[in-house]
Amino acid sequence: MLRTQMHYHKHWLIAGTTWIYLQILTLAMLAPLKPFAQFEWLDIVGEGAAAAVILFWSVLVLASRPKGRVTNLLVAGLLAVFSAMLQDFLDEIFNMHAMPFWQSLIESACLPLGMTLLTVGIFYWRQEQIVVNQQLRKREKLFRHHQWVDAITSLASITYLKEYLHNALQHTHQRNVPVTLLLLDLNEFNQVNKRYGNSEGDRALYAVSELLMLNLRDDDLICRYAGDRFAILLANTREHEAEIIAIELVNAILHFAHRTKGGERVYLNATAGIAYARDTNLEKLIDRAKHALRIAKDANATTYVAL
Ligand SMILES: Nc1nc2c(ncn2[C@@H]2O[C@H](COP(=O)(O)OP(=O)(O)OP(=O)(O)O)[C@@H](O)[C@H]2O)c(=O)[nH]1
Repeated sequence: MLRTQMHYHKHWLIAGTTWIYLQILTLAMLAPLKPFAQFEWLDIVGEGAAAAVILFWSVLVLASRPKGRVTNLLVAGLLAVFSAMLQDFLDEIFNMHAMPFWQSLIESACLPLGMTLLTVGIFYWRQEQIVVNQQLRKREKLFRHHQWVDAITSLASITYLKEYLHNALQHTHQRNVPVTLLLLDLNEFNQVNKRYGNSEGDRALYAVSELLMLNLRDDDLICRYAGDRFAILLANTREHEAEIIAIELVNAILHFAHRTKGGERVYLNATAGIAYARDTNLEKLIDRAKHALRIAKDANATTYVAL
């Protein structure tokens, strides 16, 4: 489990190990060992354990986080705190009086430096978490019913959409809350499969689903309808607003380039069909959205709103 993100952090592993090695080596070369009788065992165990725990935290951070500013700040901070602790620990074993000035500087400067780096890192971590939480909220409803998650895109499947839509339509009817269904279909997606293979096609579908998710509001629900077709349930939205959202989504796909494993850029485009829920009939609503999509495709238009 500790290996999960480790391969992204080889530079940190090399730098950290070298730094620790240099500190111990310098001490071993310059400072004499204390006589065994002067060893304070309680301090040695306490300070050694504290240093080991901090080092373990650094490994945990590296194992669970991707590359980036927050990870760098947290690991640099933890390593600085670890260095101060290590010096404290080595202090118990080696006679430090003979040590050069910079060695004692490590001991006194590393702790405040490490604390500062950790504080800045945790600050940015919090900001990052706010964004992540926003994304998770969009998927939360879905994860509660994980049997309805589509394996390729991690979006809801059509079964979930129907279940959800059924409830949403009852609310529409009872409380007059407008609901609009948007079907968005990628154009000539078969060309992607043909040119780059099916697994690259799968990756492109996943990338598009992430892109759509990012461009939707918290209360909207996106599902993989089938193949290269996505269904989006726009909460509290009437036709006109839905059409603006549809154009934005199509434009987002148009300006997006999926990068293949081979490094090539794949450009995609899409068409949208929109249907506003007039009553509680689920199948009729889906059929009208499909019909609108067909009309838009045939007319080479970006979107079409069902009458
Ligand atoms: N890689 C991948 N491809 C899929 C998946 N599901 C469907 N497809 C492909 O999506 C393509 C959909 O074909 P069509 O419905 O003709 O759509 P299209 O090629 O986008 O053409 P138009 O919609 O008419 O522009 C087919 O080539 C399917 O093989 C999938 O899960 N993974």
